[in-house]
Amino acid sequence: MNSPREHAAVMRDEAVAALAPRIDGVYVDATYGRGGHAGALLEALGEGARLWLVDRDPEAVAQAHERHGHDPRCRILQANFAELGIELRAAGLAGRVSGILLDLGVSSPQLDQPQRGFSFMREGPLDMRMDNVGGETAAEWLERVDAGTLVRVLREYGEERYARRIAAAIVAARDAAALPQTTTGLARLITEAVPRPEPGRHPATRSFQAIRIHLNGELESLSRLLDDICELLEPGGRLVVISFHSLEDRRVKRFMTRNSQVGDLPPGAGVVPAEKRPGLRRVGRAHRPAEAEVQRNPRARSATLRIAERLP
Ligand SMILES: C[S@@+](CC[C@H](N)C(=O)[O-])C[C@H]1O[C@@H](n2cnc3c(N)ncnc32)[C@H](O)[C@@H]1O
Repeated sequence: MNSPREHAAVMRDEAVAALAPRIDGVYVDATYGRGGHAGALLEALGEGARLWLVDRDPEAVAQAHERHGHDPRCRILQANFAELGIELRAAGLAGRVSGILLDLGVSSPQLDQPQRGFSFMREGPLDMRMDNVGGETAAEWLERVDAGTLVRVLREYGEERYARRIAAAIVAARDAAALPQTTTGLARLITEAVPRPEPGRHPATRSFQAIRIHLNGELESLSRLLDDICELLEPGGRLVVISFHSLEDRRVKRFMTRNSQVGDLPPGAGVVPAEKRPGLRRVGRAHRPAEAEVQRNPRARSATLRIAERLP
């Protein structure tokens, strides 16, 4: 078992190998977490390399400073990775990045610390913010969201079949001034609203995932970064993404597929114009963790790793 402060990096060696690190390259770990991937990547990089360590969670960033603040190769940044395009352009690195790693979702320390409010298994305030310095908490959002939006969020981001019932139970509790203020309280309310729970899954799993994804704008952030990827990577530069649910993975797969295909051309068209040429090449198929890793770290169970490479 990991202690609450540890995070076992999922598919660590595969992810580092997928980046095909160049000894003097410029790399970005856009989801530093507890630095499992970053540490392994730094071992593969030489003195002339650069590694940006990015996370939106202040605790993760504090740990990056503690561990790598003295390493002249590292630049540490607290930011949403959606802003990476702006940051890297400002640093003169657009088109010069050798590799970007995204290990999506929440970290074990975020899940394990009750006061972060991500886990329905641990009693804590209903927070769920990755960047917990500003922005709206889950409790604040539930106090004001309208029923229609709540149903949509639970359906879209949780693929929750009982979205309507769960939303009705939350709204009724709110109308009675009895909206739970804790993770376990909300989990109980949801459990009571679900008539037939899925076998092997806690009835609140999907709702908690949905609220977290919505509150943190997770899919929007991913889309914004993907929009900038072709501009940021150097020719041969790699994007490596580890995702943990189908909503993320579908987006990543679609992005990689779309950008690796030649745009529509009339039959018999000769040279492919620059704007119709593919920006990326998919490298291999989707990778899944080895059984031994899943045994060691059940969180790895749902991981999918995809790789794409920037074309000239
Ligand atoms: C699965 S953990 C990463 C674990 C890390 N690879 C390791 O080895 O320890 C995901 C991390 O990404 C961060 N994160 C998620 N979405 C983000 C975003 N849009 N911008 C920046 N960081 C984000 C979370 O705060 C969390 O710390």
